[in-house]
Amino acid sequence: MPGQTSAGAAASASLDDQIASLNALISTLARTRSALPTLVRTASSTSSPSDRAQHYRAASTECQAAVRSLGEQLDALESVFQAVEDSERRDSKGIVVRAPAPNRPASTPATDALSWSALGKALQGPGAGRSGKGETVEVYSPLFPPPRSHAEVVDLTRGWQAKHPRTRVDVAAGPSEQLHELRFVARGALHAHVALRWARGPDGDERACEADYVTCHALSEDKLPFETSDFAIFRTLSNQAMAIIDGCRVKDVGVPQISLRDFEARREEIKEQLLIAATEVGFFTLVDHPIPLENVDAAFDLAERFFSLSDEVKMKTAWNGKNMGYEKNAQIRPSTGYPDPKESMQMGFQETEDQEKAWPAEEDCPGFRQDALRFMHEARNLSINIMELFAEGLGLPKDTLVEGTVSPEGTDKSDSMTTMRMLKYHDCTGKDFGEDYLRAGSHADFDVLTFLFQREGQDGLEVCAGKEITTPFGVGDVWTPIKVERGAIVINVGDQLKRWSDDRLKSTFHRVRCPRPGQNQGARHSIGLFNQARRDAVIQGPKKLYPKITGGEFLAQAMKRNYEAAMKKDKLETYEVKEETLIANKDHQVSGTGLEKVVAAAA
Ligand SMILES: O=C(O)CCC(=O)C(=O)O
Ligand SMILES: [Fe+2]
Repeated sequence: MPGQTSAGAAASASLDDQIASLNALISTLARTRSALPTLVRTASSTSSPSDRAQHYRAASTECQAAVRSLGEQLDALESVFQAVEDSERRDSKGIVVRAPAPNRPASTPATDALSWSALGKALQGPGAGRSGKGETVEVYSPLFPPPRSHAEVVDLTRGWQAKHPRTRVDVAAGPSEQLHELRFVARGALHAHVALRWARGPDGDERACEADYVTCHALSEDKLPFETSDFAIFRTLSNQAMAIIDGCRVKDVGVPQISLRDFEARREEIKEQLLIAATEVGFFTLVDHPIPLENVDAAFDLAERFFSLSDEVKMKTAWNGKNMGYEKNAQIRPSTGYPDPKESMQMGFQETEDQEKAWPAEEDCPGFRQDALRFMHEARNLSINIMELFAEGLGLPKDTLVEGTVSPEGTDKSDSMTTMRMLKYHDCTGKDFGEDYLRAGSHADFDVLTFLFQREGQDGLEVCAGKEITTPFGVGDVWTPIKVERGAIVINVGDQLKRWSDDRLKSTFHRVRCPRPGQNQGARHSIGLFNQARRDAVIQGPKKLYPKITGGEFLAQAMKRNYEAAMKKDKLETYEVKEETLIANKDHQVSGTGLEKVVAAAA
């Protein structure tokens, strides 16, 4: 690439001097302006002729000096213009290229790897979704309602054409009824191609809209070296292309998938991926983890075995107000005001009287306690690895989150608040729930890190990812479904880790939707490990953004907030809780993830 001219370089170097001389010029002009009226006043004054002559001489000397220096400085200005002119050059295409401003950090020299298409890819930002072909792509939700008719397509393209006059919009017919595609070509010496695709789901809902590609290429791409002007135009076009994409997406980056393959060797890489996922989305899935599939299947079998017991037997270990035990149709989310249609069994790591009473009797569910504990420890061991990476990534001592959540062996672990929860959402077959009925109302978890196991074919989990929640409980926001993938564990950051990270990591709202017509109406099973801060662990981020708070205090505050939100109707501006629901639920307490009905006398 041709270099900058030497005159241009000299001009850049002396730019400060030139600015100084311009400033001097301005002050001379000001002095001259004030000297002239003095001169005129002197000439017309009524004092004696000799005084008048003396004043006149003094004023005129000053005025002439000012005018002379004005002339010199105007001459000097010529060199400023010359320098500006020298700082430009024309490349072989006759296009004027400006020299870089002084003091600007040197740009990275172009290498072979920096091809147009590589630049195009770089412009797409960190890829976060996966295409059908397994490639990483960014996934967007359309901000505009995807057009449903030809007339709507015409309106949409006209609108964009008006907003981006240099952009040609080609509408390509989708490969199928469901898949639609818009292609843009930003015209210039280079072309920037952008293709947006979106699909409509089988039940008519609009699915992810993805920017398929953003590429910019010259008309003669094979001719190297590229001219500086090519890069300038490239940048303009790419910005324009990105503006189009930004204009039609909600910042929904999808839910990243992170592989734990070769964990030790890839520790640093995985740490970085975790940090990015937790910072941008708050949700991610883990694959290639050490928990064998058959162990997950066995845990689900165990849960099914437990849930198939009679209610009478299950209620022997009813929920005890401390996140242990069984409950059914009892947890009320403030966002919905009705109990989640589900049953659940919660199990803690404590070796206390409370937990002892919350384990089903051996004769009622043989092997349950032993098998559940094995799986709980297996899941927690994995969570320990992940929590260590998060602590390191956040600049906290490596053990901070692990020591903050795991009670020491050899104690009764009575300060442990971590819980594993087996969930079973009721079978919906033959029941007509309204369009927006939820199996789990929208909420953010209170804990540090949640590990959620799901079963294939039992979808429904949705996250409000990549977008700030705009209402206190995320009602009315845009939701991204997380399709269950066999072997993938869904992990999300909870409010405690958000605080421990000084708000660097996101605690993202999520919910479980009821199946829509045509979807699996059967029960949905899930198992979550909710890593919570120990009762006496002190939560504080490296920057001390918030005052210290213990795990116990944190939970009490969160419960109070949830309870008040659900119980005081006047605070519920964004969602409705019917009066009769409030009355019917006045005997409910708040649990780790919402409200629970007080079903047992246990405190
Ligand atoms: O069951 C699920 O998929 C999600 C459960 C959940 O978010 C919770 O219990 O906090
Ligand atoms: Fe949750």
